[in-house]
Amino acid sequence: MTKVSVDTAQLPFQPGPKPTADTYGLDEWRNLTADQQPTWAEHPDFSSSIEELSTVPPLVFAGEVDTLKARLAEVAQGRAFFLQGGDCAETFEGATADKITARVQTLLQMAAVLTYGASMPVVKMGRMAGQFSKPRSSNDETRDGLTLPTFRGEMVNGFDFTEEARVHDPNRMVRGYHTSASTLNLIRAFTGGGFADLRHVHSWNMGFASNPAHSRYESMAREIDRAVKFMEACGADFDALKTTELFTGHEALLLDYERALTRIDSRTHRPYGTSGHFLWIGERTRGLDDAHVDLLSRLENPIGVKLGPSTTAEDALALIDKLDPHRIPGRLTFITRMGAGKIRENLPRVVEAVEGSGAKVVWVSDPMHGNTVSTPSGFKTRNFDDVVDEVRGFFEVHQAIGSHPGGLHVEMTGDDVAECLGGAAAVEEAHFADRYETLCDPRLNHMQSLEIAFLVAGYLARD
Ligand SMILES: O=C[C@H](O)[C@H](O)COP(=O)(O)O
Ligand SMILES: C=C(OP(=O)(O)O)C(=O)O
Ligand SMILES: [Mn+2]
Repeated sequence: MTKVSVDTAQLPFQPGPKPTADTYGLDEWRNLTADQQPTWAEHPDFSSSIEELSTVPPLVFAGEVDTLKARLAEVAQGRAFFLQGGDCAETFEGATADKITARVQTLLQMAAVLTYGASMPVVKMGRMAGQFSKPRSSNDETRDGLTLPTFRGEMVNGFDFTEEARVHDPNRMVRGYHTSASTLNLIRAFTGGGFADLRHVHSWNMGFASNPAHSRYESMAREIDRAVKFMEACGADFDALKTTELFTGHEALLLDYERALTRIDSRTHRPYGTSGHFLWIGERTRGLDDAHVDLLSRLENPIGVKLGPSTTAEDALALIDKLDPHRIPGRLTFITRMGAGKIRENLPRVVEAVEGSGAKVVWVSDPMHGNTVSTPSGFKTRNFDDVVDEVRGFFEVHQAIGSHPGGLHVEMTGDDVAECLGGAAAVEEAHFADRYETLCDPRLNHMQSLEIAFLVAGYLARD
């Protein structure tokens, strides 16, 4: 994240002795149910790993988090749009300059399309620099009669199907921290160093010219180019377009990691999670009286909660009471992932209740997680048409109620993988053999990501 412009004179500086973790109850979660946690407390390196993480520099800074809070307040009030995207599960090996560049480029391209379509600012966020742990449906995986612990993300264990790789190893948290730091370093360099210049948006798309969605992108890119030239001719200051803000967020699943990276800010004396700007609670760990909700309720960061198809209006209202008791616009983001077949039926009652309560939450559509299917040969995939249908349903529901369809959350990559079926380039199962790379859920590839950005830009233009 670049261009931090927080006026420190305006911050509620607290004189006097610095509060401690106890002041804020930052360890209360330890007395509560914590689902989906690694079994590594007895590992010989557990204490030293936690100690190290408790003293390393923060990955993100409290002032940046405050900037994000201000941006999400705008989204909550219908004046901006929120784009979140990245891998389902980041990998250590995948944290290369090329792959990070491709993902950031794709996100920025998507954001440019959405900004043009929505005629409003787009708050950009990578599911990056921290998305290394996964909740799973099952604790074990069996192959050819051998049963081993399931893969839970590289911050917990390895993907290889061996006993050794599948051990829950706390040293992996430390490696995850350092991998996040180098990823963030590159993101900061890109977004602050002219790479994000809107005037280059066109050339970023080279190499995909044969894709049907490409021609559609090219024509809008030309329109953006024309708009930029028009503004330039009018004397607009284009230095402002050379840099951009790109925030980071991930599922705050590993409570050991999140707690170790919580810091009390020296300016405000308030606790901030410093592993990422935005932290969310997954569908499987959002129990109201459970550990994840407790720890995140105590942090200053804006918080997300995934809402699956079984979410009731009462669930949503109770989450608001816990996570946004002061009803701060943008403090809470509800990321709905109900599935294309259920969203039109199940979302309205949740949105109506929340809007009626006076809370100003950010509504985001995750059209991925309610639409996962497995092929007969065992690949997890998603049909592009289902993904599009859920986004369309999300817009229909919000448009009918008069609430702001505030954002899109996608599992995507900048690479030309074949993991989700369909789209303009017609990805088929036959392509999986060579181009299926994800270690967890299937991602939209570069072209499918752009395609969805165009579709959403179209919905926003009509909104
Ligand atoms: O990313 C989300 C979850 O980790 C994933 O969907 C769980 O998948 P599973 O059902 O294969 O465990
Ligand atoms: C685990 C995830 O999602 P959900 O909690 O919605 O299932 C995810 O975002 O990868
Ligand atoms: Mn996922």
